[in-house]
Amino acid sequence: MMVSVWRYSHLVFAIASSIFLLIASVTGVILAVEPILNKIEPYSVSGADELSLAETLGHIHTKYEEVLAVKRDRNGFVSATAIVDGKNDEFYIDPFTGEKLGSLIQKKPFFQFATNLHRSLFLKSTGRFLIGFASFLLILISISGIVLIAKRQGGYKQFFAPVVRENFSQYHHVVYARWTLIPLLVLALTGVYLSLLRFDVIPDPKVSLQVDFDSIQEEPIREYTQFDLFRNTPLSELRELEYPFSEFVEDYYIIRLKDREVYLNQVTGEVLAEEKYPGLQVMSSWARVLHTGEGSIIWSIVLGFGSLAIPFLTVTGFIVYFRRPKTKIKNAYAKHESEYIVLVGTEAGSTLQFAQEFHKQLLSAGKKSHLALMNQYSLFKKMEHLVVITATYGQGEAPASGEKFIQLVKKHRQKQAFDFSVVGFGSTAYPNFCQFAYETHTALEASDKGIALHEVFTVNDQSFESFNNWFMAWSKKMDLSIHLEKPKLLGSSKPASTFKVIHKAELPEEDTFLLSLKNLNGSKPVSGDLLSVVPTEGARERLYSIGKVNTDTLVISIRRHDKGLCSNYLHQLRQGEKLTATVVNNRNFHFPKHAKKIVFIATGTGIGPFLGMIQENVKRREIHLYWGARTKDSFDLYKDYIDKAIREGKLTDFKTAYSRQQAEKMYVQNLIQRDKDLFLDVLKNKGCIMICGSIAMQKEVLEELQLLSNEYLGKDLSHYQNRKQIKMDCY
Ligand SMILES: Cc1cc2nc3c(=O)[nH]c(=O)nc-3n(C[C@H](O)[C@H](O)[C@H](O)COP(=O)(O)O)c2cc1C
Repeated sequence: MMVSVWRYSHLVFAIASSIFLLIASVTGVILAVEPILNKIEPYSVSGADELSLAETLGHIHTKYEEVLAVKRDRNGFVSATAIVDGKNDEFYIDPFTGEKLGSLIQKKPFFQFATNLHRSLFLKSTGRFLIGFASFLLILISISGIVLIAKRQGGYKQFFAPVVRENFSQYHHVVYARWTLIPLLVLALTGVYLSLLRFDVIPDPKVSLQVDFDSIQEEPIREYTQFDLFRNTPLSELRELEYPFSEFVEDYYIIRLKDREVYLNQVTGEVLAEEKYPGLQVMSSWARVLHTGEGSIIWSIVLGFGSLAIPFLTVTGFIVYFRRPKTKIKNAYAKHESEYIVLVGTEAGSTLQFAQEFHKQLLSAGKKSHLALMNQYSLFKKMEHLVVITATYGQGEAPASGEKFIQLVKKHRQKQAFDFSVVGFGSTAYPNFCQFAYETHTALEASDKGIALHEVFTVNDQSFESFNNWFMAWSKKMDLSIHLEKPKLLGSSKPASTFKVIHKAELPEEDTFLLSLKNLNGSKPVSGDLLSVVPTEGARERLYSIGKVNTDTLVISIRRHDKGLCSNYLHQLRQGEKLTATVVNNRNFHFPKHAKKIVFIATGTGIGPFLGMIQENVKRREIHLYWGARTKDSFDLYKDYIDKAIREGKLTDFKTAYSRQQAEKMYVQNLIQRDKDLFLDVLKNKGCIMICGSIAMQKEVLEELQLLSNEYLGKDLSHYQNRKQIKMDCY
């Protein structure tokens, strides 16, 4: 079923029940405290559960003139109802001595208030119904939530695999939902059960024992302590024992044990009647215990956290939903009259923003453009140019609005020839980067009339800059002179910081340079974060990976391009000059906190963030740095940093692959097979491999790692990627 249906249901159920669930959860947290407070009262006597009923009753009788009943509650506290100084009293006792330990715990008014609100909102039957119905919706929310998490994680097997973090609300919503799923489902199921019980939809059958009074024996007379049942039943089995009303033989002991009810002749000790509790009664009793946590501190705490999760999940869930870009599409031209068809595959809506901006620019250039979802692929009579912009979901699968696309391409054969471009939106944090875009491309290529304008173009992490690069190349091919504007939702909301240039090292023959910057104010970046630089007003931003080499100095490594506006702008900065730029958090590419062995793989300026990370290695963990460049000279720029790190024991070794140094070309990916033992060790033992540099290198490196992983570890590489053992930041 389509993800959007599950997501829509999840949302509708949550909206419908949110108020009631919030009340039930807040009161639920309070009520989870009550059984804990009760349980820690000092009325439990160690070892008492092993006493027999005969021993217990014997001890009680030595203390009180007349005993009417003895009970053992779920906390294991034993109480007696007895006549004391001529008055009827009920109190906790020590089963070893019969001694009074204290008065019965009275429900505090605060808990009584919370109980009434929790059960019925003070609205009697109407309130009970509303709360019961909200519990039912909570079951549906939990089920749809399970499906959504499985879809997001790429299958039920990956249910508990690490969650890729996109933003606070999305990440914590998924993580907490997974941890509190069991208590939430138990609370919801038992809540519905107890409501149905209350409204008599589920019957609550009681045992009804029949005594044959004609056959009651008066002999042989035995002391109650000699009764078999009393001698053979431990106190732990008892719920309640009622003494005979009078001394007449027709009155008998009523004993409620954990699993059955028994009537016992008070003179002979013979069992007069006995019956196990019906299944439904046992179930109802379990439902109460599971719902209230009574008698168990641990389960009460679990339920408390379950209840606490409801407000948290409600708030984060609504934030996730309402922050989603809207996906309504309006068109000025119908599909059969448009020469440009722009199809979008989106799930959360951000890809649509890009597609809309693109479509808008086509319209303003006077082109007949029609924008639609991929699932709306059909015959487009006048289509000459098709642009498909699509995200990827799950484990390289289609987003909700593109699920039917490939089938539709096979079904609707266009009559006229058309060219097509596929732009994939994805994230390198996921195992199958832009996989669905590649499948889309293949499907279109296989259709008779489609001619690919270029290979799939990929955009990582919704980078406007990358998208614009594609757009410029595409518009040039189309001979269109148009410009894109950055979609509003993607605007950088972080405040800019000021940096002072403290050093510039340069390798003119390689066109690379290393800028050392001092952060004068604003955000505190860590190595792996990105520095967004906008060289002149209105120009496109450029992102550079940050290496933080000491507390207030960071470096960025830059390749200068002849016509590169930003690289030339940065290049002309002199020592002491100031630069305004924004730090972008790149959480998925930070130095791993726990891995014992780490491998860094970089090409060219991709070494930048690693220069900082090796400085962070104060615990001297094992770090191997693989670096690829054209010639040995390229290394001069970074030599001091690397030598120092090796001297200080912060870098274990540094291995290079120079492509133009020797006759035979050498690339970093070639070193992987050679050093396979190290790579296998890192993957097997929860180490981490970090890759930074060109996308082409990333692809080659991943292929090599995939081979190793299949051949020696019997696992797909995605297994390690899902566990965040492979981190990438390539461009
Ligand atoms: C649950 C989930 C799974 C994803 N799986 C992949 C994936 O397998 N490959 C990939 O390249 N990107 C993946 N992504 C990243 C999205 O494709 C990317 O964030 C995209 O820009 C989202 O576009 P949308 O907002 O239009 O849906 C995934 C994102 C999410 C939330």
